[in-house]
Parts: sequence; C-alpha cells; structure tokens
Amino acid sequence: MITMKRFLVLLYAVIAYLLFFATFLYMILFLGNYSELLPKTVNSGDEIALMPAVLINLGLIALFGLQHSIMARKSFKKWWTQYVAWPVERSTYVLFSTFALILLLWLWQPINEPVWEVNATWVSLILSWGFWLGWLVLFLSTYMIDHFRLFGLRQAWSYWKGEELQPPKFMEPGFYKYVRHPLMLGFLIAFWSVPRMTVGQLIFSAGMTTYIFIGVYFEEKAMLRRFGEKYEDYRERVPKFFPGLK
Ligand SMILES: C[S@@+](CC[C@H](N)C(=O)[O-])C[C@H]1O[C@@H](n2cnc3c(N)ncnc32)[C@H](O)[C@@H]1O
Repeated sequence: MITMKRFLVLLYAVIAYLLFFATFLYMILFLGNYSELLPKTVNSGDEIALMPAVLINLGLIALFGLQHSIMARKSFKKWWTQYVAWPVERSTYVLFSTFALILLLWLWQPINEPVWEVNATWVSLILSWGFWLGWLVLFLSTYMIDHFRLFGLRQAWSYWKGEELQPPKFMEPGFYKYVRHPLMLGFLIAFWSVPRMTVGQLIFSAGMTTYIFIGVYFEEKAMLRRFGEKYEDYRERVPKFFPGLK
C-alpha cells in the first residue's frame, strides 16, 4: 500500500514536470515566432480590436503573476499544506503554474503593429542569438541551484526512497557568484532580444519584466527571513541582475 502511494507520488511529480517542460518549450517557440512549427505564436493568428486585445493580454499576464506569487508565499504554503502533502506540494505548484501558462499562450491576442524592426543584419543576428542565449542562461541557472528541487522532482524522489527531505541551503554556485538572479536575467535577455518587436510582444515583454521585478522583491524578502545575515552579506557583495553593476 505504501509502495503504491510512493509510486503514485513519483508518477504525479514526473507528469507535472513533463507537462511543464513541454509547455515551456512551446512558450520559447511561441515567443521566437516559429509560426511554421506552431499553430499560434505571439504575433500570429486573427487580430481583434486593439483595446480588448490589450486588456485580455494584460489580464492573462496578471493572472499568471498572481498565481505564481500568491502560491509561493509562506502564508499560502502554510495554509494549503494542510490539504496538500509535502512530497507533492511543489509539483502541484508547478502544475498550477503550467495551467496559468497554457491559458496565457492559448488566449493570447496578437497585435501585429511593429514598434521596432532591426534592419542591420548584424544587429538582427545578435538579437536572434541573444534570444537563445537567454534561455541557455536560464536553463543552466536552474541546474546551478537545484533543477530537480525547483520542479518538485527531488521532493517526490525523497518520499519514494523514504528519506527525509533536507531543507534548502543557501548557495553561490556558478552564475550566482556574479549576480543574485541569473535565472531571471536569462528571462530578461530572452524577452528583450527581439529583432522585430510588435505591440503585442512588447506587452508580453514589459508585463513579464514588471512581474520579474515584483517576484524578485518578494523572493529576496523570503531569502532574508530564511538565511538572515548570510543573505544580507550576499546582497552587499553581489549585484541583482547585471554583473559589475552595483
Ligand atoms: C525560480 S528560482 C529563481 C532564483 C533566482 N531568483 C534567480 O533568478 O536565479 C526561485 C528559488 O530559488 C531559490 N534561490 C534563489 N537564490 C538562491 C541561492 N543563492 N541559493 C539557494 N537557493 C536560492 C529560492 O529559495 C527560490 O525558491
């Protein structure tokens, strides 16, 4: 019975992870405007009137931001872990984030009016590479802190093996020696490395950038609560997003 329960927990975590991973890959291609590969991208599809499109898009970003922030709060975690057991708590968070992302990608309204369009081939090339560099920085950063814990697999794996889950440790590996938020920096690079920026995509990039700043503010407050002086010292020494910029 216990083995069955452990197996189901692991299965749930793996399914949540795979669903998230597939949706995230879709999002990358969606933002890269790979319309030959996807049924819909950030700029493709039928356009509706400007105002409703802007409001729908802002609403979708706000919904994603609220889900992501509220469910990450300590008080929320305290409340819902009465109903959701610790081995599946993070996976359930990942699952809800995936649903919010699917909704955003599915209901996104294209607004194809260009804001900028880079004509110089070399600048366009740099921006196209920047887009992929951003995702690479993000992906590597997840491994530097703990990819499997971040996406709930470590928790389920510990439960499967009957081990106690160790509390997260403060670390300064790799990119984290140079900036406090390399993962978010990866997002910022990818969101803004756009050779042809439309009004629709600008709403996405600006909206998500705003959310990143808000999310990081709350994350730092939580890190200060958890790690105290250690994190305070880290904040003194290491810049937030840009290496060398205090
Ligand atoms: C989505 S990750 C983003 C991390 C960071 N904001 C970034 O952009 O690289 C959020 C998780 O990373 C953890 N985290 C952030 N910095 C960390 C560090 N230096 N050592 C260990 N864990 C960290 C936080 O506890 C949080 O659960």
